[in-house]
Amino acid sequence: MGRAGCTGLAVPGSAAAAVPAPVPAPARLAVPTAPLEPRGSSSMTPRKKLKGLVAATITPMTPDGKINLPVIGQYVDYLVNEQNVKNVFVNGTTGEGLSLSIQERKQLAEEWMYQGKDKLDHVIIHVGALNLPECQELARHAAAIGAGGIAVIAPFFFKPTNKDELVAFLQKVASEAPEVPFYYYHIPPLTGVKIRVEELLDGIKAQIPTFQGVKFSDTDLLDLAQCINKNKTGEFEFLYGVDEQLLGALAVGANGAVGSTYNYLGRQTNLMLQAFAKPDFALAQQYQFLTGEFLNFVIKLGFGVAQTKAVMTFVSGIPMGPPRLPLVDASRQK
Ligand SMILES: CC(=O)N[C@H](C=O)[C@@H](O)[C@H](O)[C@H](O)CO
Ligand SMILES: CC(=O)C(=O)O
Repeated sequence: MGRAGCTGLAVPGSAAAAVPAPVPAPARLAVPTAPLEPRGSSSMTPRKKLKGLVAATITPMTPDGKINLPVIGQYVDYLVNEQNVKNVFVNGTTGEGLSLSIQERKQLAEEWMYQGKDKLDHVIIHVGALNLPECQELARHAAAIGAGGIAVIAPFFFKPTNKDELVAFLQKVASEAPEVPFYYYHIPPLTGVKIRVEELLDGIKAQIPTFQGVKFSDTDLLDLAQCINKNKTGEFEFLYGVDEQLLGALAVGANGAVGSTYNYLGRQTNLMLQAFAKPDFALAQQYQFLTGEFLNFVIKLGFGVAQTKAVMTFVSGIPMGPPRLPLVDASRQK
Protein backbone atom coordinates (compact mmCIF):
# COMPACT_ATOMS: atom_id res chain seq x y z
CA MET A 1 0.00 0.00 0.00
CA GLY A 2 2.00 2.90 -1.24
CA ARG A 3 -0.89 5.30 -1.26
CA ALA A 4 -0.44 6.98 2.05
CA GLY A 5 3.08 7.89 1.00
CA CYS A 6 1.94 10.12 -1.83
CA THR A 7 -0.85 12.06 -0.24
CA GLY A 8 1.14 15.09 0.73
CA LEU A 9 0.39 14.31 4.35
CA ALA A 10 3.48 14.10 6.46
CA VAL A 11 3.95 10.36 6.46
CA PRO A 12 7.24 9.56 8.14
CA GLY A 13 9.20 6.81 6.52
CA SER A 14 10.37 8.37 3.30
CA ALA A 15 14.10 8.91 3.22
CA ALA A 16 13.61 12.65 3.32
CA ALA A 17 11.41 12.57 6.37
CA ALA A 18 14.19 13.09 8.85
CA VAL A 19 12.11 15.72 10.61
CA PRO A 20 9.10 14.44 12.50
CA ALA A 21 5.82 15.58 11.03
CA PRO A 22 4.49 18.71 12.70
CA VAL A 23 2.33 18.11 15.71
CA PRO A 24 0.55 20.68 17.81
CA ALA A 25 2.49 21.80 20.83
CA PRO A 26 1.71 19.19 23.45
CA ALA A 27 0.12 20.52 26.58
CA ARG A 28 2.46 18.42 28.60
CA LEU A 29 5.51 16.47 27.55
CA ALA A 30 6.44 14.52 30.61
CA VAL A 31 4.32 11.56 31.66
CA PRO A 32 3.23 11.48 35.26
CA THR A 33 5.17 9.24 37.57
CA ALA A 34 2.64 9.30 40.37
CA PRO A 35 -0.68 7.48 40.19
CA LEU A 36 -3.29 9.62 38.47
CA GLU A 37 -6.30 8.38 40.32
CA PRO A 38 -5.63 5.54 42.70
CA ARG A 39 -8.32 2.91 42.76
CA GLY A 40 -10.11 2.05 45.92
CA SER A 41 -10.13 5.66 46.98
CA SER A 42 -13.30 7.56 47.80
CA SER A 43 -13.24 8.97 44.25
CA MET A 44 -14.33 5.60 42.86
CA THR A 45 -17.52 5.97 40.87
CA PRO A 46 -19.73 3.08 39.74
CA ARG A 47 -18.46 1.61 36.53
CA LYS A 48 -20.24 2.59 33.34
CA LYS A 49 -21.12 -0.50 31.35
CA LEU A 50 -18.88 -0.93 28.37
CA LYS A 51 -20.86 -0.98 25.20
CA GLY A 52 -20.43 0.01 21.61
CA LEU A 53 -17.10 0.42 19.94
CA VAL A 54 -13.62 0.23 21.36
CA ALA A 55 -10.73 1.39 19.18
CA ALA A 56 -7.68 -0.85 19.36
CA THR A 57 -5.17 1.97 19.48
CA ILE A 58 -2.21 2.30 17.18
CA THR A 59 1.08 3.17 18.86
CA PRO A 60 2.33 6.34 17.16
CA MET A 61 6.05 6.24 16.44
CA THR A 62 8.59 8.76 15.26
CA PRO A 63 10.43 8.16 11.98
CA ASP A 64 13.37 6.79 13.96
CA GLY A 65 11.17 4.26 15.69
CA LYS A 66 10.57 5.72 19.14
CA ILE A 67 7.13 5.94 20.68
CA ASN A 68 5.60 9.31 19.90
CA LEU A 69 3.67 10.28 23.03
CA PRO A 70 2.95 13.93 22.12
CA VAL A 71 0.43 13.01 19.41
CA ILE A 72 -1.79 10.99 21.74
CA GLY A 73 -3.78 14.01 22.93
CA GLN A 74 -4.67 14.80 19.34
CA TYR A 75 -5.47 11.11 18.74
CA VAL A 76 -7.95 11.07 21.66
CA ASP A 77 -9.72 14.14 20.27
CA TYR A 78 -9.86 12.61 16.81
CA LEU A 79 -11.47 9.39 18.10
CA VAL A 80 -14.02 11.22 20.23
CA ASN A 81 -14.89 14.08 17.86
CA GLU A 82 -14.45 12.58 14.42
CA GLN A 83 -15.24 8.90 15.00
CA ASN A 84 -17.59 9.08 17.96
CA VAL A 85 -15.53 6.37 19.67
CA LYS A 86 -15.06 6.80 23.41
CA ASN A 87 -13.36 3.59 24.46
CA VAL A 88 -9.84 2.42 23.76
CA PHE A 89 -7.88 -0.79 24.04
CA VAL A 90 -4.21 0.13 24.48
CA ASN A 91 -1.05 -1.91 23.76
CA GLY A 92 -2.87 -4.75 22.04
CA THR A 93 -2.21 -6.23 18.63
CA THR A 94 -2.77 -3.01 16.70
CA GLY A 95 -0.72 -1.14 19.31
CA GLU A 96 2.22 -3.54 18.76
CA GLY A 97 2.11 -4.19 22.50
CA LEU A 98 4.26 -7.29 22.25
CA SER A 99 6.92 -5.37 20.30
CA LEU A 100 7.28 -2.69 22.98
CA SER A 101 9.45 -2.62 26.07
CA ILE A 102 7.80 -2.72 29.48
CA GLN A 103 8.86 0.88 30.04
CA GLU A 104 7.26 1.98 26.75
CA ARG A 105 4.07 0.12 27.56
CA LYS A 106 3.82 1.90 30.89
CA GLN A 107 4.45 5.31 29.33
CA LEU A 108 1.77 4.69 26.71
CA ALA A 109 -0.73 3.50 29.30
CA GLU A 110 -0.08 6.63 31.39
CA GLU A 111 -0.42 8.94 28.42
CA TRP A 112 -3.73 7.40 27.30
CA MET A 113 -5.07 7.66 30.84
CA TYR A 114 -3.92 11.25 31.14
CA GLN A 115 -5.14 12.47 27.76
CA GLY A 116 -8.35 10.44 27.97
CA LYS A 117 -9.35 11.79 31.37
CA ASP A 118 -12.84 13.36 31.12
CA LYS A 119 -12.97 12.52 27.40
CA LEU A 120 -12.96 8.72 27.16
CA ASP A 121 -15.38 6.37 28.91
CA HIS A 122 -13.15 3.32 29.16
CA VAL A 123 -9.42 2.81 28.83
CA ILE A 124 -8.54 -0.88 28.80
CA ILE A 125 -4.87 -1.72 28.98
CA HIS A 126 -3.54 -4.93 27.49
CA VAL A 127 -0.98 -6.32 29.93
CA GLY A 128 -0.28 -9.71 28.33
CA ALA A 129 3.31 -10.84 27.76
CA LEU A 130 5.19 -14.10 27.39
CA ASN A 131 6.21 -14.23 31.03
CA LEU A 132 4.22 -13.92 34.21
CA PRO A 133 6.34 -11.36 36.09
CA GLU A 134 6.04 -8.83 33.28
CA CYS A 135 2.28 -9.36 33.03
CA GLN A 136 2.00 -8.88 36.77
CA GLU A 137 4.13 -5.75 36.76
CA LEU A 138 2.01 -4.26 33.99
CA ALA A 139 -1.21 -5.25 35.78
CA ARG A 140 -0.06 -3.52 38.98
CA HIS A 141 0.89 -0.47 36.96
CA ALA A 142 -2.49 -0.37 35.18
CA ALA A 143 -4.22 -0.56 38.56
CA ALA A 144 -2.06 2.22 39.96
CA ILE A 145 -2.93 4.61 37.13
CA GLY A 146 -6.65 3.85 37.43
CA ALA A 147 -7.20 1.87 34.22
CA GLY A 148 -10.81 0.94 33.53
CA GLY A 149 -9.86 -2.62 32.69
CA ILE A 150 -6.99 -4.93 31.89
CA ALA A 151 -6.78 -7.63 29.26
CA VAL A 152 -4.41 -10.55 28.81
CA ILE A 153 -3.67 -12.82 25.86
CA ALA A 154 -2.63 -16.41 26.28
CA PRO A 155 1.16 -16.76 26.38
CA PHE A 156 2.13 -18.15 23.00
CA PHE A 157 5.72 -19.43 23.11
CA PHE A 158 5.20 -22.05 25.78
CA LYS A 159 1.47 -22.41 25.43
CA PRO A 160 -1.18 -23.50 27.89
CA THR A 161 -2.54 -26.78 26.56
CA ASN A 162 -5.83 -26.83 28.39
CA LYS A 163 -8.30 -24.60 30.16
CA ASP A 164 -6.88 -25.17 33.64
CA GLU A 165 -3.36 -24.12 32.62
CA LEU A 166 -4.67 -21.02 30.89
CA VAL A 167 -6.89 -19.99 33.80
CA ALA A 168 -4.03 -20.54 36.26
CA PHE A 169 -1.90 -18.10 34.27
CA LEU A 170 -4.68 -15.52 33.90
CA GLN A 171 -5.51 -15.79 37.59
CA LYS A 172 -1.94 -14.90 38.60
CA VAL A 173 -2.15 -11.73 36.52
CA ALA A 174 -5.67 -10.69 37.47
CA SER A 175 -4.98 -11.04 41.19
CA GLU A 176 -2.31 -8.33 40.94
CA ALA A 177 -5.05 -5.83 40.11
CA PRO A 178 -7.85 -6.97 42.42
CA GLU A 179 -10.12 -4.01 41.74
CA VAL A 180 -9.70 -3.79 37.99
CA PRO A 181 -12.14 -5.52 35.60
CA PHE A 182 -10.34 -8.32 33.80
CA TYR A 183 -10.79 -9.40 30.19
CA TYR A 184 -9.37 -12.48 28.53
CA TYR A 185 -8.10 -11.55 25.06
CA HIS A 186 -8.86 -14.51 22.83
CA ILE A 187 -6.98 -14.27 19.54
CA PRO A 188 -6.14 -17.79 18.35
CA PRO A 189 -4.98 -16.75 14.85
CA LEU A 190 -2.04 -14.97 16.50
CA THR A 191 -1.45 -16.94 19.71
CA GLY A 192 -2.16 -20.40 18.37
CA VAL A 193 -4.00 -21.07 21.63
CA LYS A 194 -7.34 -22.45 20.56
CA ILE A 195 -8.89 -23.34 23.92
CA ARG A 196 -12.60 -22.66 23.51
CA VAL A 197 -13.85 -19.70 25.47
CA GLU A 198 -17.14 -21.39 26.25
CA GLU A 199 -15.14 -23.98 28.20
CA LEU A 200 -13.01 -21.35 29.91
CA LEU A 201 -16.08 -19.61 31.33
CA ASP A 202 -17.06 -22.56 33.52
CA GLY A 203 -16.33 -21.58 37.10
CA ILE A 204 -14.21 -18.60 36.04
CA LYS A 205 -15.66 -16.16 38.60
CA ALA A 206 -14.58 -18.42 41.46
CA GLN A 207 -10.99 -18.30 40.23
CA ILE A 208 -10.93 -14.76 38.88
CA PRO A 209 -13.41 -12.61 40.84
CA THR A 210 -12.65 -9.60 38.63
CA PHE A 211 -13.49 -11.48 35.43
CA GLN A 212 -15.50 -9.08 33.29
CA GLY A 213 -15.54 -10.58 29.84
CA VAL A 214 -13.75 -11.53 26.68
CA LYS A 215 -12.29 -9.72 23.75
CA PHE A 216 -13.17 -12.35 21.21
CA SER A 217 -10.98 -12.13 18.09
CA ASP A 218 -11.87 -15.35 16.34
CA THR A 219 -14.23 -16.28 13.54
CA ASP A 220 -15.77 -19.18 15.51
CA LEU A 221 -19.25 -17.78 16.05
CA LEU A 222 -20.44 -21.07 17.51
CA ASP A 223 -18.04 -20.63 20.42
CA LEU A 224 -19.16 -17.01 20.84
CA ALA A 225 -22.83 -17.97 20.70
CA GLN A 226 -22.32 -20.66 23.33
CA CYS A 227 -20.56 -18.14 25.58
CA ILE A 228 -23.46 -15.76 25.25
CA ASN A 229 -25.99 -18.50 25.84
CA LYS A 230 -24.14 -19.40 29.05
CA ASN A 231 -24.06 -15.76 30.15
CA LYS A 232 -27.79 -15.71 30.92
CA THR A 233 -27.45 -13.18 33.71
CA GLY A 234 -25.48 -10.86 31.46
CA GLU A 235 -22.69 -10.48 34.00
CA PHE A 236 -19.98 -10.77 31.34
CA GLU A 237 -19.25 -8.64 28.27
CA PHE A 238 -18.31 -10.12 24.92
CA LEU A 239 -16.47 -7.69 22.72
CA TYR A 240 -16.01 -8.93 19.20
CA GLY A 241 -12.71 -8.46 17.37
CA VAL A 242 -13.17 -9.45 13.74
CA ASP A 243 -14.46 -6.19 12.36
CA GLU A 244 -15.54 -7.48 8.95
CA GLN A 245 -18.07 -9.84 10.52
CA LEU A 246 -19.24 -7.85 13.50
CA LEU A 247 -22.84 -8.02 12.31
CA GLY A 248 -22.77 -11.81 12.62
CA ALA A 249 -21.45 -11.47 16.17
CA LEU A 250 -24.14 -8.91 17.04
CA ALA A 251 -26.74 -11.34 15.77
CA VAL A 252 -25.63 -13.94 18.31
CA GLY A 253 -25.51 -11.32 21.07
CA ALA A 254 -22.05 -9.69 21.25
CA ASN A 255 -22.14 -6.61 23.50
CA GLY A 256 -19.74 -4.50 21.51
CA ALA A 257 -16.55 -4.60 19.51
CA VAL A 258 -12.84 -3.93 19.81
CA GLY A 259 -10.96 -3.45 16.58
CA SER A 260 -8.42 -1.66 14.47
CA THR A 261 -10.87 -0.30 11.92
CA TYR A 262 -12.84 1.69 14.52
CA ASN A 263 -9.92 4.11 14.46
CA TYR A 264 -11.08 5.36 11.07
CA LEU A 265 -14.40 3.60 10.39
CA GLY A 266 -15.83 4.26 13.84
CA ARG A 267 -18.50 6.67 12.71
CA GLN A 268 -19.70 4.36 10.01
CA THR A 269 -19.65 1.30 12.25
CA ASN A 270 -21.61 3.24 14.86
CA LEU A 271 -24.28 3.73 12.21
CA MET A 272 -24.32 -0.02 11.71
CA LEU A 273 -24.83 -0.53 15.46
CA GLN A 274 -27.69 1.98 15.38
CA ALA A 275 -29.31 0.27 12.41
CA PHE A 276 -28.98 -3.09 14.15
CA ALA A 277 -30.56 -1.74 17.34
CA LYS A 278 -33.48 -0.14 15.52
CA PRO A 279 -33.75 -2.81 14.03
CA ASP A 280 -33.12 -2.15 10.37
CA PHE A 281 -31.18 -5.22 9.34
CA ALA A 282 -31.09 -4.31 5.66
CA LEU A 283 -29.36 -1.03 6.50
CA ALA A 284 -27.04 -2.73 8.99
CA GLN A 285 -26.04 -5.16 6.23
CA GLN A 286 -25.24 -2.29 3.89
CA TYR A 287 -22.80 -0.88 6.45
CA GLN A 288 -21.24 -4.28 7.06
CA PHE A 289 -20.86 -4.78 3.31
CA LEU A 290 -19.01 -1.46 3.08
CA THR A 291 -16.49 -2.51 5.74
CA GLY A 292 -16.24 -5.87 4.03
CA GLU A 293 -15.53 -4.33 0.62
CA PHE A 294 -12.84 -2.09 2.07
CA LEU A 295 -11.16 -4.84 4.07
CA ASN A 296 -11.40 -7.36 1.26
CA PHE A 297 -9.63 -4.88 -0.99
CA VAL A 298 -6.83 -4.13 1.47
CA ILE A 299 -6.47 -7.72 2.68
CA LYS A 300 -5.61 -8.69 -0.92
CA LEU A 301 -2.81 -6.14 -0.82
CA GLY A 302 -1.59 -7.54 2.48
CA PHE A 303 -3.33 -5.97 5.44
CA GLY A 304 -1.97 -5.81 8.93
CA VAL A 305 -0.79 -3.39 11.58
CA ALA A 306 1.68 -1.67 9.23
CA GLN A 307 -1.13 -0.94 6.79
CA THR A 308 -3.43 0.19 9.60
CA LYS A 309 -0.80 2.77 10.56
CA ALA A 310 -0.58 4.06 7.00
CA VAL A 311 -4.37 4.16 6.54
CA MET A 312 -4.88 5.98 9.84
CA THR A 313 -2.19 8.53 9.01
CA PHE A 314 -3.89 9.14 5.68
CA VAL A 315 -7.41 9.41 7.07
CA SER A 316 -6.77 11.32 10.29
CA GLY A 317 -3.73 13.35 9.34
CA ILE A 318 -2.11 12.30 12.61
CA PRO A 319 1.37 10.92 11.92
CA MET A 320 1.33 7.34 13.19
CA GLY A 321 4.81 6.67 11.87
CA PRO A 322 6.32 3.38 10.83
CA PRO A 323 5.72 0.13 12.68
CA ARG A 324 8.52 -1.57 14.57
CA LEU A 325 10.41 -4.53 13.16
CA PRO A 326 9.62 -7.25 12.32
CA LEU A 327 6.76 -5.28 10.77
CA VAL A 328 7.82 -3.04 7.91
CA ASP A 329 6.56 0.35 6.88
CA ALA A 330 3.66 -0.02 4.46
CA SER A 331 4.03 3.55 3.23
CA ARG A 332 7.44 2.50 1.81
CA GLN A 333 6.16 -0.55 -0.04
CA LYS A 334 5.81 -0.25 -3.78
C1 LIG B 1 -5.59 -9.70 13.92
C2 LIG B 1 -6.07 -8.32 14.27
O1 LIG B 1 -5.33 -7.37 14.26
N1 LIG B 1 -7.35 -8.22 14.58
C3 LIG B 1 -7.96 -6.99 14.90
C4 LIG B 1 -8.50 -7.05 16.30
O2 LIG B 1 -8.59 -8.07 16.94
C5 LIG B 1 -9.09 -6.62 13.95
O3 LIG B 1 -9.56 -5.34 14.28
C6 LIG B 1 -8.62 -6.64 12.51
O4 LIG B 1 -7.59 -5.71 12.34
C7 LIG B 1 -9.76 -6.31 11.54
O5 LIG B 1 -10.82 -7.16 11.78
C8 LIG B 1 -9.30 -6.41 10.11
O6 LIG B 1 -9.06 -7.73 9.75
C1 LIG C 1 -7.80 -5.38 17.30
C2 LIG C 1 -7.45 -5.45 18.68
O1 LIG C 1 -8.29 -5.50 19.51
C3 LIG C 1 -6.08 -5.31 19.01
O2 LIG C 1 -5.40 -4.70 18.22
O3 LIG C 1 -5.63 -5.77 20.05
